[in-house]
Amino acid sequence: MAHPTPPLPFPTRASDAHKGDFGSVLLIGGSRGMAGSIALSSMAALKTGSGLVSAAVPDRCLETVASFHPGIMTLPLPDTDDGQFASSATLPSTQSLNAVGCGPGMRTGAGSLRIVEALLQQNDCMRLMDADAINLLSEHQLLDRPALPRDQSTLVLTPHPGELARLTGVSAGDRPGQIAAAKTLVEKHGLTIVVKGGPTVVVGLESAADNRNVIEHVNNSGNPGMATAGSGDVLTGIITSLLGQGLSPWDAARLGVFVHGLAGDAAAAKHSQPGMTCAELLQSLPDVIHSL
Ligand SMILES: NC(=O)C1=CN([C@@H]2O[C@H](COP(=O)(O)OP(=O)(O)OC[C@H]3O[C@@H](n4cnc5c(N)ncnc54)[C@H](OP(=O)(O)O)[C@@H]3O)[C@@H](O)[C@H]2O)[C@@H](O)CC1
Ligand SMILES: Nc1ncnc2c1ncn2[C@@H]1O[C@H](COP(=O)(O)OP(=O)(O)O)[C@@H](O)[C@H]1O
Ligand SMILES: [Mg+2]
Repeated sequence: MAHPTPPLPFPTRASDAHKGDFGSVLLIGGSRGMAGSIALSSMAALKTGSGLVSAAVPDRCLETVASFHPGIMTLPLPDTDDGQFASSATLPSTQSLNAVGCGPGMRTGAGSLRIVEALLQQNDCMRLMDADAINLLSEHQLLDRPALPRDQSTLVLTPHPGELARLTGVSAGDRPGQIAAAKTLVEKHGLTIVVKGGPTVVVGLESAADNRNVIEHVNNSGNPGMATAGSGDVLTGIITSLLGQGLSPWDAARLGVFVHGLAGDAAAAKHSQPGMTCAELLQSLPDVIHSL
């Protein structure tokens, strides 16, 4: 069956390419009880072409996350007795990384806050913040701090309407108001925001340099079967992977939500909307990339 047109082509591979050409990405998150979230993001990054995928997780979640896929490398960070990042946890060096995705399942304790604060300073690295990383931006008003680097054009946020309501104060039910509030944030900080939903809308800047024209892109794939736990965690891995492969935040976000939605459509076609889960969404990724 013909599918909607992608906003841009999926990256292709030269015959002499090696894994270093496709990006080294780090996913940060998880906690005891929510180890699956960051494992989903990491597997989605692998399945959308990242050359190397590492997951930085609370120490006691390491075996769980590592056991989901042998291709995931794991990095243990100090944790608390209840299995979230301890206040002694620090952001791993981003020097050899092409992109970092942070937030799924992370919870919002002192260690998570420290990591998100440090990541906000790293504007020379492509970054994505989702879920609890966004909740920390909201809770501590991190985007309003004077120490925030002015240029955040390398940052992508992927809030669902509840997370965006916390960030902007505009209720989750007011979709036009939420998109308008997202545009204000984009204009102020130069970042890219993926306003999730049916349909997902990507809001960004026409040019990351001095042109501050805010633009939006409405995604044309996906279905309500994707309203299931973990489907946003998969999106985090896809967009982080594309950022790591050298796509701009605007392109990575638009292509990422398109591929994610297409995988959701393939999973629903095979398993039904109520019957599909994040696992089938993940499994559908290779086939839909093949079809592009
Ligand atoms: N397997 C795992 O480990 C998984 C771990 N996960 C991790 O769980 C953590 C909590 O994340 P979360 O998204 O589940 O909860 P939360 O941030 O409180 O948001 C819910 C609130 O927002 C509101 N809301 C309104 N509109 C909405 C909308 N369209 N979509 C969604 N919500 C909407 C909603 O309103 P209501 O439903 O009451 O109308 C409610 O008030 C986070 O770390 C995440 O990564 C998950 O990824 C699942 C798989
Ligand atoms: N009705 C819908 N139509 C299309 N996509 C949807 C719908 N509901 C949810 N989604 C998609 O599913 C994902 C849900 O993300 P999120 O709420 O963060 O999930 P989780 O945190 O459980 O992984 C988003 O990408 C969103 O766009
Ligand atoms: Mg989520």
